[in-house]
Formats: sequence, C-alpha cells, structure tokens
Amino acid sequence: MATIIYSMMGETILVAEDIFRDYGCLHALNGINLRVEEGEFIAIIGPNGAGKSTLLKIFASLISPTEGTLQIFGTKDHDREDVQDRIGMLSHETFLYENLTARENLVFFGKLYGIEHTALDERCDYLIRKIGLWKRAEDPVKNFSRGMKQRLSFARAIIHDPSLLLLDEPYTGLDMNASSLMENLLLENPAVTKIMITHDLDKAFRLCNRLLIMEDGNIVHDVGANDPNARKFAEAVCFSDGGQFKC
Ligand SMILES: Nc1ncnc2c1ncn2[C@@H]1O[C@H](COP(=O)(O)OP(=O)(O)OP(=O)(O)O)[C@@H](O)[C@H]1O
Repeated sequence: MATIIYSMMGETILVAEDIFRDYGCLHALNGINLRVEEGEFIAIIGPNGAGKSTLLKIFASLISPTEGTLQIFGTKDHDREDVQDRIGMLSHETFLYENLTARENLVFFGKLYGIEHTALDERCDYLIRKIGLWKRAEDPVKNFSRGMKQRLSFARAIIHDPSLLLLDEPYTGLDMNASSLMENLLLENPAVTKIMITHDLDKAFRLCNRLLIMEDGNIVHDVGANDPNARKFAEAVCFSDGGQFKC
C-alpha cells in the first residue's frame, strides 16, 4: 500500500522503519513503516491485541522494538532529555502519586521537566481549571474517582506543553463533560502532533485527519479520515475478531 504523507507544517516528527516487536514467541508488531508530520492528528484503531499499545509504547520509548529503527524529531537517540521533553504520554498507567494532591502531582511532574516556579504555578492553575478539578485541587489523588484520575493524568501528560502527544484510549472513564473539556484542550494547539488509540470510530473520524487501521501487528490501512473508503476499512477491521493470535 502506498504511504500517504500529510505534510501540514514542516517538521517530520517521527519515522518508523520496519519495526518488529516480539513478546517471547508472540509477534506483536510485524514490520511497521510510518512517517508522521507536524500537526497531524492520527487515530490508531483496530481490534484487541492488534498491537496498538505496543506501537505507542515504542514511540514513547517505554519499550524497545525487537527490530527496526525509529527516528523522533530527527534523531534515533530518543532517550535524550531534549527529545523526551517534547513528548507527552497518556497511557493506561496514570503515573500519579496517590498521596499527593492534584496540584502537588502537577507541580512534581512540571519540576521534572524543569518548568520554572512562576510559570509552573500558572500552568497548574490553568490546567486544573481546564480539566474541571478546581474544587478538588488540594485533595489527595487517592480520594479521586477513576474519571477524575484520568482528567488529572491528561493534565500531567501535557504539563510541559509537548510537541508530540501520545494518547492510549484517553476517553476511558470520562463523563461527557470531561470528554468535552479534554477535547477542547486537545484541539487548542493545532501545531501539536497527536497520535491517539481509540475504539470510538465516531471520535476518530470527527477529530483526526488520518487513520492507521491495525490488525495482527500490521498497519493494514493508512488513510485520510476524509477518504470515502475509510469508514468501510475501519469497520471491516474493527468488527473482526483478529489479534487474538497465540504462539
Ligand atoms: N508485556 C507483554 N507480555 C506479553 N505479551 C504482550 C505484552 N504486551 C502485549 N502483549 C501481547 O501483544 C499483542 C499486542 O498487544 P497490545 O496491547 O499492543 O494490543 P492492543 O491493540 O493495544 O490491544 P487492546 O485494544 O486490547 O488494548 C497481544 O497479543 C498481547 O497479548
């Protein structure tokens, strides 16, 4: 299949070449090739076990590929601090500290990114308001509901204003109000490149400009959201029972 390149603003954010990832004898990724340009909002969709989270974790440098190369922001050395400082990741793991308050969590992560005191206070105030947790800002996270933790995790993921935002099912546990608040923040800066795993096809088509449709560790379709065949491709793969392969 031809690679589709959506060049919008200039910088090539990510280039993946022949990425394979095995877990023991299980082949979770089977040769992923991908190029992502600045400002794209990409949905990764596909059935359970297709390899979506594995791919996103490789992009976030949380795990390494078994084979293949990945360039992010023009370098293969993604562990570099200046590269990591440009990436935000919202995953199934909240990374929040239960005994710290919502604000203390954001301050903690903001300091890790070296955000200076006054700017960090302002950023925390802004995000806490934007995610609708203002009244609970001084409560410890251990007293939060699942959706409240998800809201705060989202704020944690963007505390440093990343240029590349990786989102693994960001809507999990969010009510309608929180979904809408998160969407406002997501769409606030079109220059931020976003790669989002979702099982919600309607959201994928409404928000994203490009869809990567995965099955059995492969990208089987790489299509623009406006492509007349995109929904047909997406539904055919997402309603299959693929991805449950074993060794
Ligand atoms: N840590 C691990 N150890 C062993 N196998 C793993 C591990 N993580 C994932 N896998 C396997 O790799 C394959 C891909 O998993 P992955 O989590 O990437 O799929 P996914 O598309 O994100 O699925 P879902 O939609 O259910 O979240 C699955 O068969 C899964 O069982």
